Amino acid sequence: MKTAALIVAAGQGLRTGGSVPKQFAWLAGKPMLAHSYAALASHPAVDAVLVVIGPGQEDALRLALGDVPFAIGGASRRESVRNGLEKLAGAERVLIHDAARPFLSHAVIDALLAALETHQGALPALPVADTLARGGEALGETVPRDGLIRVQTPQAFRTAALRDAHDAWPGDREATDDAQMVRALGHAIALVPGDSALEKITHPADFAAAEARHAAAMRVRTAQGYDVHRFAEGEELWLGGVPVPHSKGLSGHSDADVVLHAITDALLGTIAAGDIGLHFPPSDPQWRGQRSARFLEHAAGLIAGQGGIIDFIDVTIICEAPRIGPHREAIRASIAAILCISESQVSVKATTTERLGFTGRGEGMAAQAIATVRVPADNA
Ligand SMILES: Nc1ccn([C@@H]2O[C@H](COP(=O)(O)OP(=O)(O)OP(=O)(O)O)[C@@H](O)[C@H]2O)c(=O)n1
Ligand SMILES: C[C@](O)(CO)[C@H](O)COP(=O)(O)O
Repeated sequence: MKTAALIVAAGQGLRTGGSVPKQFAWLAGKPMLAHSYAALASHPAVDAVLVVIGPGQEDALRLALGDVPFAIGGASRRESVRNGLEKLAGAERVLIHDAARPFLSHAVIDALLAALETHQGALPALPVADTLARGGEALGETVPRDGLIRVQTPQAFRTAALRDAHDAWPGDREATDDAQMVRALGHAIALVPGDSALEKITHPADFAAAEARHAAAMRVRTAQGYDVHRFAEGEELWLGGVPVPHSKGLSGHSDADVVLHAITDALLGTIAAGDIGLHFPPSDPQWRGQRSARFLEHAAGLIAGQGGIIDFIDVTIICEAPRIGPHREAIRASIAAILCISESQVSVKATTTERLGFTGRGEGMAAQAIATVRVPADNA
């Protein structure tokens, strides 16, 4: 069943303040929006992710995520969801998520999609721990909290039910989320366990608190990867996802992109997930001629799925020829785009071996990579 995700990021972040709307402000190593985008885009059941931004936010989106599909939102969250839905085609299930809730795990997405087997809608909810009361200048009446919950996103729906709910909702009334609109049509909405990591960034202090909570909950992991491929006549040369003109290419089961293979192994190493051969066995014909970007996306997806963050990639390409300098920036940009990180988080270096050894004799190329990531302490 086709599943789409829609991230609403068209707000102005007025309550948070700041020089840019909060979804584009940096949090835990990257623009806030990039966290939930990575978690959704890497989930194996999510086929497409659409970001809804405000008018004039196109450049900010490109800086945060590169060229990704987007829609232009409206004056309220409800209108932004509606505009996004108009651009979604062919998905039977849809996840609606606030960009303002950056730390989304695959476990929450799994629970929501499972609940859609029996319900038209599902959402993550947390119990209320504080006493609730009406406020003002002085304490007002205390409100019974029994049976109250705190509603989070993503909220998952059968797309047809959500479209019906938006069509039926009166245009002169606001709804603070989508589930109440689907419920208003008479559908029961399933509740799955919420996650304290999903707290919404709303007020100025939430930024520092989220940064501190996140830092305290994360551990730095560093791992290295190394790969070698043989030169062969008649092959294309792919380095870092970029075709590089050369008299020979590298041979291998896939496209033999030695750079992406080394980075893939380094990333898998950071979560002790084995190596590239374990995930994509050379004996399996389905990987023949495969683009190596697919392998790297898979490794990055495993890290994002654990709630991890890629901080930095440093790769060294070892060969006598071709010269890497003219292609360095294209390779950096390509690696950054595949990993949904910024180019400033990718370093590409090259060296020869002074004509010594197999690289010196031009028989093949090697690459070594070091990846630095942060993973939640409970996974570390
Ligand atoms: N017209 C709007 C308003 C909100 N949102 C999105 O809805 C989510 C939840 O909204 P909120 O936290 O209220 O964000 P803002 O509207 O930006 O905040 P504020 O009310 O402080 O301006 C955010 O990801 C926000 O970008 C949206 O897409 N379109
Ligand atoms: C959708 C939501 O995040 C669920 O809790 C919340 O209602 C958004 O409210 P906001 O006023 O737009 O921040």
